[in-house]
Amino acid sequence: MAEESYDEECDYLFKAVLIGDSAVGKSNLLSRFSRDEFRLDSKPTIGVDFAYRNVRVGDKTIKAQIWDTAGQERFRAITSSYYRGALGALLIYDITRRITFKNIEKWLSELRGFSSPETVVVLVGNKSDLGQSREVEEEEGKTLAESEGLYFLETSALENQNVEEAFLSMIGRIHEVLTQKIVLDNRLNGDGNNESNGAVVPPGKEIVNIHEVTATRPLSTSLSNCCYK
Ligand SMILES: Nc1nc2c(ncn2[C@@H]2O[C@H](COP(=O)(O)OP(=O)(O)OP(=O)(O)O)[C@@H](O)[C@H]2O)c(=O)[nH]1
Repeated sequence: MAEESYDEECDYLFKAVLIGDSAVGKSNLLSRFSRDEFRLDSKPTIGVDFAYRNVRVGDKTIKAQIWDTAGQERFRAITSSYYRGALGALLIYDITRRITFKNIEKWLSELRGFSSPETVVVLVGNKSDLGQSREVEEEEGKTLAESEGLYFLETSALENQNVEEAFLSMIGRIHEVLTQKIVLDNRLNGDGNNESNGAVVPPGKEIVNIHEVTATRPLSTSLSNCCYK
């Protein structure tokens, strides 16, 4: 990778990872976010894949580099380098398969073992379009997220529900951690009505409203366009 390269297209490059059991929808969430594509017949990921999308937070441009790997142990090769440098993670289960929710604790413990304590983690219950086959209630996801200090959303990669919200909220939070700017976000863990989401904004801190967090397409595939600060 062109680790030293720099251009004026972006102010920051963020790495984030997707984790969770096989077939929970990691690859489709990523293709929905990066290219607005979905595949019903997608094959299990072998090794590691990644995609980019440029995101605006306030007046800054962030190149979000999202890594996707196999949920199946036998297709995973490089655990420690997969997590290295990750500032955020989407921890994904399938609301129609309870086992994938039970395994969240295992994924979280692996993530915490390899990443920094500041890593922003969003718990995602995917396939919300399959409500009739639901095995995990939304409330259970919320409760787990609260007890582990995570953000939480249910998504559908198929119907494109909450996919932008999940990725953009994670990226907005990463920006907040790095810059100490407060990102006001009433879409995660909140009732959506409270503009400030109860956030206590310390004096002197700059505020970026979540509505200023927007992403642009098309997907940038050129590694030489990466920038590091
Ligand atoms: N109904 C529905 N199906 C989905 C959704 N997201 C993914 N799928 C389907 O679930 C299956 C697995 O999706 P993938 O995106 O390949 O899952 P993965 O987590 O990347 O799987 P691994 O690469 O094996 O780790 C595919 O058949 C997808 O079409 C969703 O939101 N709703």
